[in-house]
Amino acid sequence: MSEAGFLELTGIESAYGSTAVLKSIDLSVRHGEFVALLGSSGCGKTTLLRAIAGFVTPTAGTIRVGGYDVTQQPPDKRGMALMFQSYALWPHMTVADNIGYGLKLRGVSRAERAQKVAAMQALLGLEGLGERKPANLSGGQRQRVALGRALVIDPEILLLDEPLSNLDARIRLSVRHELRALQQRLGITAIHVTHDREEAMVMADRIVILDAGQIAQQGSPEEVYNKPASAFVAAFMGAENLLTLQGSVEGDRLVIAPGPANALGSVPLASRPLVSGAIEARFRPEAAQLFPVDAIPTLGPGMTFRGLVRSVSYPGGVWRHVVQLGDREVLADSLQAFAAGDQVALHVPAPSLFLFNSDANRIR
Ligand SMILES: Nc1ncnc2c1ncn2[C@@H]1O[C@H](COP(=O)(O)OP(=O)(O)OP(=O)(O)O)[C@@H](O)[C@H]1O
Repeated sequence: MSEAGFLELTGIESAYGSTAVLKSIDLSVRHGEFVALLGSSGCGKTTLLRAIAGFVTPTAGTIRVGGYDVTQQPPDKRGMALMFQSYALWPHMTVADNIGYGLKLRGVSRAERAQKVAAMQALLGLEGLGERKPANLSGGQRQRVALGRALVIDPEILLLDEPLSNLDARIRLSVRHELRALQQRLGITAIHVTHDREEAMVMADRIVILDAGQIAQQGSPEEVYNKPASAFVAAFMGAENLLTLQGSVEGDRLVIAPGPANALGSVPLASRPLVSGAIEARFRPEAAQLFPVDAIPTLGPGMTFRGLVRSVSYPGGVWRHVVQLGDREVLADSLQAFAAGDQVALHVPAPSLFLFNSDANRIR
């Protein structure tokens, strides 16, 4: 099997009635890769997962597994297991019977079933719980039973539809790591649908960000976090502070015109595909650095703004400030607490300042 393209989606389109939900999705997933499909509610994540699983038939495009076209194959002929948001365990069946259910449907003998179920219980730390009913398990244990039921049929691809969203916050953190470790140990290919950015970041080899049925960007967690390809991705990945600036490209720099909260400045263009005109600048609260206006140290490349602290709160670890810059308000975190009414300088280092042409003069 070649490394690239174990699961290949080409030109996948899907619609409910006349409403297009997926628009020409191309995606190539390596064998053993963990891919997170990330996006806001209604962007088409679940529809894409269900198309891969075979529960939704695409209106166009092909799905290949190991080079074999499965687009017209029923779900049970695709070598995939799907794990849902609600684990939907059979309440009247024991843990062992729940795990072995898929094997029974496939006509696997009782002896082989018992052996595979025992192996799965051992793998998932469910030894000794085989005779319990789901009602007598913790949320995390139930989730592992559902995972065991999905994995026991030896799928080549594991499809996960928000499987952790019903767990309480603390269990969810440990189950994320358990699930990721298990996926790596088994070398199984996984596609995980989530709207939780941190969950995608800590679990996936690659994040695919969907926006209105299209892939907005795909890359490693570091790439999509540090090099967002569009204002949408930057905002979705947490750079929600927004300023509108006027920029002109001069050589290898973007010169930024004086504005209500900034003097004339410039930042290296680096490889940003910008043209002169209105610029949308985005940054994360934690990227901002705050200083008293009368004590600004020497700063590296970036933009420095002048503003007024409107309010201060303590979410933990850092102080969070609402700072007014011209007619905009932004959030800025600092280890030092400033007070409402303080005049501050707010510096955003160049690598953390995400710049895009505004819609009116966007070049693509
Ligand atoms: N059976 C259906 N009939 C009509 N429209 C549907 C159907 N299922 C989903 N949709 C619509 O298709 C779009 C994509 O839905 P989908 O469930 O794939 O989104 P999602 O990204 O998984 O959202 P969420 O995170 O809320 O689950 C939404 O606008 C949704 O309203």
